Amino acid sequence: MTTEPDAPTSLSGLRFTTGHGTENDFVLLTDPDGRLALDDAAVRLLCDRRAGVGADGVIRAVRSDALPEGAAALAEDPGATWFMDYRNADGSAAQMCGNGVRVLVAHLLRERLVDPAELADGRALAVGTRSGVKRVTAAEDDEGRPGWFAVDMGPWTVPGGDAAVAEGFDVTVGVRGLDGVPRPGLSLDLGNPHVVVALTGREELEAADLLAAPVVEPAPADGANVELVVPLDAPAPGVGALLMRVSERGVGETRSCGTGACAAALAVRLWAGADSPDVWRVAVPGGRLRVRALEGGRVELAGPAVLVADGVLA
Ligand SMILES: N[C@@H](CCC[C@H](N)C(=O)O)C(=O)O
Repeated sequence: MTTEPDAPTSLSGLRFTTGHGTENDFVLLTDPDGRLALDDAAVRLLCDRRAGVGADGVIRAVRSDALPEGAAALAEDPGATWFMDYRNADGSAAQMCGNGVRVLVAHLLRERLVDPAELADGRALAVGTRSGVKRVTAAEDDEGRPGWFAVDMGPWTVPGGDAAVAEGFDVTVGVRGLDGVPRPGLSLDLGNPHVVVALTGREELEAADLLAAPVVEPAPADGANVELVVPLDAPAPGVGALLMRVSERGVGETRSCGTGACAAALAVRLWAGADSPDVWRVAVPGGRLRVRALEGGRVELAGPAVLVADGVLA
């Protein structure tokens, strides 16, 4: 690595892996003992697509007992021995990443840091995150082929409460490239903050210019990931479908967002009313995810996880 004035030189020699979930891509670092000093500048450099490795975010795999934040995960489930320290491309820490947790599990399996038996025969691997312990199981894709992972993402909420559910929205969202009229948006909390906006069709979805982050009013205190959605005809009885583009907090437009896909499906399901399906296929620019509303106000996300390359920082 060349030494730029503000570049972290301490990362020289660092081993990394790259991977993606529906093309939401990550640099994965294995740091079992939590020794790595991963400051914001280091994350920004790793994620830089020209000066660094290039990714939407960094995932540091740390043993939960080596991280102060891991204590809560171990208290919730002593089996959550690994913790996902997730950082957005701008260096900010995020509570959760739905695509990332699948890719992290694929990485831990390949590195033999977890036993495949922990995901066999319907068993779930517990992973600590800043928004609680997530349980990951082996899953099939929509055509019944093995190779996906399903994640119990835990509870979700509508921060605006019953009033927002009844209205169908609680904020407005200005999206560049549309007609200049702010659209209604519904805030959902998936452990991290989301705002979902329904557009009129594919034309509007393609016209939206996400090079500029959508403007949410009133502005959420901690920012928000914004999903633009277009509901589609049902592909099968009891199954819903939608198209989604996303502007991620701390990144910009990405080709997929797992927590965003959950938020999008749950919002469309709320808008559609009581008889709407529990299972949703969410098509994103980078592929397809499956979202299932679970009993007790929980939600499951299923999708692929791909490991791409291993490298060493120069
Ligand atoms: N892409 C992720 C979400 C990553 C965090 C997000 N940008 C935030 O700041 O909340 C996903 O797949 O869920």
